[in-house]
Amino acid sequence: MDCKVQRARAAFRSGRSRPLQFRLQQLEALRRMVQERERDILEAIGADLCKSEFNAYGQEVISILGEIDHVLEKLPKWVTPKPAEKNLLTMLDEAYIHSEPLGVVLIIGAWNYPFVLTIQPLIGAIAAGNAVIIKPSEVSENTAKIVSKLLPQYLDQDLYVVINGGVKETTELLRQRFDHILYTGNTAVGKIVMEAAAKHLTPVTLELGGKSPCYVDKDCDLDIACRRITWGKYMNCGQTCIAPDYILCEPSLQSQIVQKIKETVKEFYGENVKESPDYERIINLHHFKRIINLLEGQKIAYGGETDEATCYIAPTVLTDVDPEAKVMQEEIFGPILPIVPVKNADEAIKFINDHEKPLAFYIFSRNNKLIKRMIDETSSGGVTGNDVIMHFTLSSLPFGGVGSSGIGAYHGKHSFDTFSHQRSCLLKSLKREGWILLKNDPVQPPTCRF
Ligand SMILES: NC(=O)c1ccc[n+]([C@@H]2O[C@H](COP(=O)([O-])OP(=O)(O)OC[C@H]3O[C@@H](n4cnc5c(N)ncnc54)[C@H](O)[C@@H]3O)[C@@H](O)[C@H]2O)c1
Ligand SMILES: CCCCCCCC=O
Repeated sequence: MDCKVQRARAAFRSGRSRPLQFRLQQLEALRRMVQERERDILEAIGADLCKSEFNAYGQEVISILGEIDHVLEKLPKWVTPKPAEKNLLTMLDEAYIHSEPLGVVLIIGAWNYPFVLTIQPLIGAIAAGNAVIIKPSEVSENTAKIVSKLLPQYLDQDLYVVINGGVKETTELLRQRFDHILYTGNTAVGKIVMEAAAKHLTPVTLELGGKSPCYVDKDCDLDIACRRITWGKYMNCGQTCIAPDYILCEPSLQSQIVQKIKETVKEFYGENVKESPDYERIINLHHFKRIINLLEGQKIAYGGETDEATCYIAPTVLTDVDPEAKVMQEEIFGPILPIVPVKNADEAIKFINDHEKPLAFYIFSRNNKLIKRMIDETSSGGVTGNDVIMHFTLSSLPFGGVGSSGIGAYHGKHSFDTFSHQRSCLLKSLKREGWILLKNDPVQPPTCRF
């Protein structure tokens, strides 16, 4: 492991990852890999998460191809040094900001979107000119295997190295010195990563989770709201970091929401959800049991069926949920949707602010002023108004958390910035040295030079 990191560092020091042409060529090769080996990639994701090819393509592959195209188009502009404003003392000089690569960066991926959460940061790290160690999640072992098989066939083998393994290997890896670490996963491990990074003063980007609230205003298009919430909540069987974790709404809306979600589930997955090729499974028995445990003592308004043998949990809605209930104490990361009644938007704002800052916040309302007020009076990693998840898909928006939902952000230019050092460069002119001589008098000693 030590020698793999050293190999990547030696390759970085050779300087070959820096030229723009090299970065573009590696990104083109990565795009070719995704296109030529699409079938293998979709198969691996499908095997890990019981996901249809259609869903794997739509949820993981499209965004990677879009991100690569976006970066290929914009990178020449991003790498161009940016002139900086000057003052009276530097009028004749050249001042600019140069984005330089950090060195060897470590990317630790998570299992729930195992391809996109590993490859999307890699795109940014390559674009910024770094060497990269990639550690996919061992939980999604098929995707980990295919990533470690394919990347060396398409990319520079010394600069971009995949290391597979579990806690033991990651712990060992974290003893090494990196120039940046981007970790995606749960908050507890995020703290371990940050502690290990601190020993080397390594900067971190932590893409963590949390309970993302969804406020449904009484003045909203309830049909659209419930359709979109159903899509975002039950996609990937609820195992999405920015899935709406719970709904806040006025008590009287609850029964309508349950009814409309029920109808939409039927529309999306058919009469028998368990038989639908579009409905995934919980990743393993550990998570299955953890989620089932959250249902204890709850009023199940819809769903609730489970099958331990296949880790199946039906799309489920809970009503009149007590904020103190177990299901409200941790991120659900499964297909259970609690509705917590609140009197109005102000109570919803207070509820959100009384809890840890979430990764995402969703507001459904016809009243844009209310949406903007709720954005102003709360905090979260990102927000989508009148939809869920969609802010993730825009390369122009930084994707990341705040407070306990994360540190830093990536996607598009934000990835490039995350994996770059903004170097201040001032190139002084050799002219006008006479200014010093003017000051060479008894009152102002010559050492006083600007
Ligand atoms: N913000 C985001 O972009 C994002 C995306 C996906 C998931 N998440 C969050 O991640 C969580 C689910 O992921 P997970 O944590 O179950 O994923 P996971 O189990 O795949 O762990 C993530 C990574 O951490 C490593 N790891 C695990 N234990 C470790 C340890 N003790 N020391 C060092 N490394 C260790 C794993 O090898 C893996 O590569 C949820 O909270 C979810 O919200 C966040
Ligand atoms: C188009 C859906 C992509 C969702 C990716 C979410 C990443 C976090 O779990």
